[in-house]
Amino acid sequence: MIEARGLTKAYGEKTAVDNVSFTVEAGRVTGFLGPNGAGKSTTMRMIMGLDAPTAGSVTVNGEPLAKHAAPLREVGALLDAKAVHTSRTAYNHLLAMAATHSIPSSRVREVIEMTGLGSVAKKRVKGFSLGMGQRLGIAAALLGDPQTIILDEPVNGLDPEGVIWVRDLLKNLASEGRTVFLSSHLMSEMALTADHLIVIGRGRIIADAPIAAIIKGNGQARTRVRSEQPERLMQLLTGAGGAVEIIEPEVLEVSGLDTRDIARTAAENQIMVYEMVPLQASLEEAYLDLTKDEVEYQSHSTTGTSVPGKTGGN
Ligand SMILES: Nc1ncnc2c1ncn2[C@@H]1O[C@H](COP(=O)(O)OP(=O)(O)OP(=O)(O)O)[C@@H](O)[C@H]1O
Repeated sequence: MIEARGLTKAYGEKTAVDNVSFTVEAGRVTGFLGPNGAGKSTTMRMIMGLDAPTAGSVTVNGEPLAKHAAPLREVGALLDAKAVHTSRTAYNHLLAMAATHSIPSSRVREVIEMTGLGSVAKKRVKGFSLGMGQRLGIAAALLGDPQTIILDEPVNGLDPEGVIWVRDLLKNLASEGRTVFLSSHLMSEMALTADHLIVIGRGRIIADAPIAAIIKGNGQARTRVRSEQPERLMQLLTGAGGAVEIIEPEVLEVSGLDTRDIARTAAENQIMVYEMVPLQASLEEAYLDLTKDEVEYQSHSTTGTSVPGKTGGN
């Protein structure tokens, strides 16, 4: 379990992490989301004892990480896969790390097999691709068989098979009762991997809830409606307070009205509807909704519609 209480980090004038408190529970995958510059990496570095808090504290299983006798056995972290520039082979790199914690070489071979690095274990890390470097970083994180795993952008650079492997690995680690905390900007992947989310914006926590609750509470639910009279139905539903878009011939997407309202409006006006499908907002939509005021580095769309599903008069 990771517990942050009043955790704060200032760099001169800039408060990168501003009085945040949260708990990352064991037994589930917790995702850590936020726009660029929100304070994710700074928070993770403070958890790992790589940066000292300006105020507040963060503990791992009840103690600051530095107080644990064998930190590698307590927490495994992948914070910056690119940080490994070594002329050692992958095997020797892991072996050197293992030696600092009296971890046997059999465990080194085990994590090499687990991470699919068997065929390149005797190659120099310097020549590794981004994906191989990422796998090596994950192997290093798992070396001490830690109770807590912290990964910053673990699927960055991995091919689709690698992405699925990381997803399954993290879910398995959580199901064994471990604490898994990961950041990623890939919303679709986060939606498939995490059980719980902590969202940070401009150094402050803006959401801390199960992923389903975050999707339900943010982003707009819509209904896809098929009808033979789409224009007429659009007019009526707009009049009833809905936001309506015709997305293909005979297909409308409606937000702001529930399926009962839509059915009633159609029936009262004798318009045949032959399909109604409630569509849940995606995590990406929910996330964009949640963080729309928190983005430090705002980009501007040149097409006029930047957020999928946000058109139609919301
Ligand atoms: N060593 C440092 N010195 C000064 N400012 C820093 C330092 N490290 C981070 N910052 C600033 O603190 C803020 C938070 O940065 P951080 O890297 O934690 O964000 P992040 O959420 O991890 O962003 P990203 O998604 O882009 O990786 C940013 O404004 C960043 O510029």
